[in-house]
Amino acid sequence: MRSYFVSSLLSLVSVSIRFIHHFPSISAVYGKDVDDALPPRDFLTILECNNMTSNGFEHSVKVPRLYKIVKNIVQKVQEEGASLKQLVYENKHPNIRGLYALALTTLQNGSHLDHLIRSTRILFEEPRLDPWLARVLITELLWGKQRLQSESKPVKTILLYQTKLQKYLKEIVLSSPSVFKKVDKPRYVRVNTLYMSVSDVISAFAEEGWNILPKSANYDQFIESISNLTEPNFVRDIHIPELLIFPSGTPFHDHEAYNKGAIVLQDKASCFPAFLLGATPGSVVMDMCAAPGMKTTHLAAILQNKGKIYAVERDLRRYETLRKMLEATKCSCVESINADVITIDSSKCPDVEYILVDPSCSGSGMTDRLEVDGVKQAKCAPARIKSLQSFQVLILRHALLNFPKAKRIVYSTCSIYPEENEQVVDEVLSTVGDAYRLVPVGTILDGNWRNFSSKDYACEDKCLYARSETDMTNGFFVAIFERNFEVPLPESGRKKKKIELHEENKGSVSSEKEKKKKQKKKRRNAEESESVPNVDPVPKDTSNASDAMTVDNSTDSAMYRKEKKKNRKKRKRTADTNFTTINEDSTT
Ligand SMILES: C[S@@+](CC[C@H](N)C(=O)[O-])C[C@H]1O[C@@H](n2cnc3c(N)ncnc32)[C@H](O)[C@@H]1O
Repeated sequence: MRSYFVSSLLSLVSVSIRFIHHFPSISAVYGKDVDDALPPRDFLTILECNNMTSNGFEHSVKVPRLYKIVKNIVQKVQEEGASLKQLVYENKHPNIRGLYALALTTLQNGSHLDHLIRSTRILFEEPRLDPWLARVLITELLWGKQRLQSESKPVKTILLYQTKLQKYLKEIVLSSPSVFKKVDKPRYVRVNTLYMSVSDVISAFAEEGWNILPKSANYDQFIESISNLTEPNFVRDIHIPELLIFPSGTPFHDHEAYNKGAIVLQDKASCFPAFLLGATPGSVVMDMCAAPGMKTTHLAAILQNKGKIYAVERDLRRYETLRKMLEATKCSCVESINADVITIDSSKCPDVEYILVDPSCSGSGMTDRLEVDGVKQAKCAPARIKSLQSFQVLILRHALLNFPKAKRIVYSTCSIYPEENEQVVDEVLSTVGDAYRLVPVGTILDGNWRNFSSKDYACEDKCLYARSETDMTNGFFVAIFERNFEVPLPESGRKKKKIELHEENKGSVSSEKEKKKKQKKKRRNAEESESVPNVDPVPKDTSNASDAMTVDNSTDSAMYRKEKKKNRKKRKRTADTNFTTINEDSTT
């Protein structure tokens, strides 16, 4: 009995450690909003008691550079409230991913580190040990690579405490296992069919010892099978043919297929927009909010590089990430454009048939962002949601009204807030009359789906929600608009609409009844909605249209600029959480 208990305990700890080990990579693209994290008070108290400074002392054998850099970053984030992503970027270290992952994990485990440092008394007993470096090294030892290789004094000191640290870590896991509990999503792997066929990739995995399970008969069976997935089994997704599903946390970051761009680590929900857009090889597509490029690259694969994709991204840094991703995944049919899509003169690309609108959103559906260090993140402020909603309405309406040959438009967010989803769809639908209709996503998925938009809205249950609890994905929303060419496109009337949004940010659903319903719903949602950090705030104004596109001073862009100016102060305070890493488990 006792040995059973001990072995269960050890496996619990090892599972937790394994899970945490993968945590940073899962969230690397749109990493958690740790920039606002408060300095751990207990830790600072320890520092004060010891009269310690973080300048450390000269060691004969140097501490590995990566650890030193991470130490400086973590210290700056905690002491000065600096932006983690900015510091990581500025460093220009060749292993930017490793740097980010270690810094993020150190910050995320702040309270556990406090506990470990207190329990082991390491800083009291080793007063010359730099406390910030200690945190980084302990993190690497317990949650990172789980080993430290260096003959430097600080590393050797931490290793002396390894057994104690592991003992106290077990205590943490036992006393609050919930801290380590998260939605146990499986590992989604999208095959880049520009590189290799799905069957070739499946065969390659089989050669590595993986075993593909038989196809499930229906969605319930499928969810059952992916919930219980264990090595060496994997499955092919029931909806997205190029998506493979592996046990949660399966490491792929060092896998050859991943490094050469043959597979992309992309959450299933984030694969829906490109899949549901329904573009075929030869189509002309516009991806209006493209970086880091998860959906653009998926679209290029669906098109098999035949046809054309305009991939528009306003933020220069994110645009550069997009470019790298396009290159790494061999997307040759994409013309990337660094511009504000609202300013794009649609007459320069009149043949666009399919449009993807995946705008900045609160990110409230991102399971990896729901908790940092076991603490629910602060609620996305209502003003922030309002501002996002205005922008989402603006950009979606721009897509619907300005591209005369567009036959299908997909709107998606990684948000679970109706304000960014049903309310946006309703608002835009109400201004396009019968020129567009919503395609019921349930029918496309052949009844094999559970979560849809709320019938309380004009869009009823025609749009898709992905929910982490039931679909084992990130939270996500997708609406499909289909053009009715028998009805002419209405005049955009953008000015009028935007003034409405600007003043009240209300939907323009005409009947009083619907308005009341919406308001009631809004109130309820404000009370109930999950707390989340702000994500994807204001991209920098780096409009720089490519040769193929020109900038026009439309009313929309004027309104947009006004809106931007109005919110500039607020936005300045918002940490830039748009960290992007190529090919990471994204989102959006
Ligand atoms: C949610 S992310 C898109 C994620 C992307 N679709 C993917 O799957 O990798 C939204 C992106 O839209 C960009 N963006 C926001 N406003 C824009 C605008 N007016 N024009 C072009 N891009 C914009 C943001 O900088 C951000 O990179």
